Amino acid sequence: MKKERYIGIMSGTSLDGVDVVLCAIDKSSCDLLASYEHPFPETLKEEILHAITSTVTLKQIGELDHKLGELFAEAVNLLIDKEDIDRKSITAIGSHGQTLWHQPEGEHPFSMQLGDPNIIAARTGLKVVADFRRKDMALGGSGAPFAPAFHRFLLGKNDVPLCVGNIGGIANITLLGEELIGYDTGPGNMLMDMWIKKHKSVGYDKDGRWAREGKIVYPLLESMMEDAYFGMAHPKSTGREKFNEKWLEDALRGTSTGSVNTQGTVAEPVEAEDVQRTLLELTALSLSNEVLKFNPDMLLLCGGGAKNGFLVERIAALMPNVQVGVMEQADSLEAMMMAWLAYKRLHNEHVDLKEVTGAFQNSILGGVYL
Ligand SMILES: Nc1ncnc2c1ncn2[C@@H]1O[C@H](COP(=O)(O)OP(=O)(O)OP(=O)(O)O)[C@@H](O)[C@H]1O
Ligand SMILES: CC(=O)N[C@H]1[C@@H]2OC[C@@H](O2)[C@@H](O)[C@@H]1O[C@H](C)C(=O)O
Repeated sequence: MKKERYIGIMSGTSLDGVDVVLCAIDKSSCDLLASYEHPFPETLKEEILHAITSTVTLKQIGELDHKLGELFAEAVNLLIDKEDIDRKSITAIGSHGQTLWHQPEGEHPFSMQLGDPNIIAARTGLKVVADFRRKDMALGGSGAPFAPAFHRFLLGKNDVPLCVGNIGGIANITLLGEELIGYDTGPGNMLMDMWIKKHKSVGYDKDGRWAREGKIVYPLLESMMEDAYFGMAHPKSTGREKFNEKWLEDALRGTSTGSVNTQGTVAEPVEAEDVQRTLLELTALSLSNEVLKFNPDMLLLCGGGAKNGFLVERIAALMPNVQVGVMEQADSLEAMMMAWLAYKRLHNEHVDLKEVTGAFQNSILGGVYL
């Protein structure tokens, strides 16, 4: 059967850029044909961060939805122009939207992704599939992560236990064994990005160079690892509404005022690079703790964090018996997943996620915007 061409758009929790890909997809494969990363305007990033951490009006939310829709359409049109793609050759676009709030727990769970798909459809002239998470939540699921289903599609079932670790703003793992298991392990790059932005005015710590200059502040690490999220059983998913600047400030405050570690000694003053180093260790430790529960032979890393050599080094050091590698197309996988989810929707196929998200049944995900 001939492969169909889909565009996938992903704007993740890191807010570092909009990833757009063109893929050729059929029942058994998803090939990456082209990709483009569209810069995220700094002012829009600030507005989103403000909306997540402060009180916002309905007007501001509506305008953000509009602006993000425009941004996503612009990113798609630039990919199309850059690669000289014939629009008629594209079946549809799959768009994740920008997560503003993800609340899988409580009496009224919901997940909010903005970036009006109607605007994307109008400005690109293409069919758009969006709103993937809410059906899973309506069926009692956590609404995330979805990557495990795509990892299984790409890598299949495995005789030897294989684990995939996706380190974006938030980190999540997939265990590809007989059963499909996957969940968010906690912060990925998000806290490290936030801390270096505050102290060095750069977007991220390239290759973990700044973190390398610091030393681990164990009382801080221990107090952060005490967060209830790390002890929760899966299915579970999380986001910026939890692991944010306030969360880190609370932990720092506890460390400097409490100033006693588990050995009973008084904590030393905390330097900025020590905090960066500790945040890197938090990501490595919270991820490796979870991976080790499943005793896999191999861990394949993807997402932006897989490019942080020091982080990869620390993850490998924390699991000496697991072979640690980096996946092909590590940067584009989430956008490829959006293209694949659009393909699944238009073929009316269920996405098999209930083991991962805890939904009571698998379902067809996404709404279609013509
Ligand atoms: N060379 C590098 N060194 C260190 N960190 C890097 C490097 N390249 C990318 N990163 C990190 O990866 C992040 C982007 O990762 P990614 O694109 O996977 O995030 P995302 O799509 O927003 O995440 P999510 O999976 O949470 O939706 C950057 O913000 C940065 O922290
Ligand atoms: C609600 C939401 O947007 N979650 C994202 C985020 O980024 C990583 C992690 O947290 C994961 O749960 C999810 O994204 C990927 C694409 C997923 O669904 O697998």
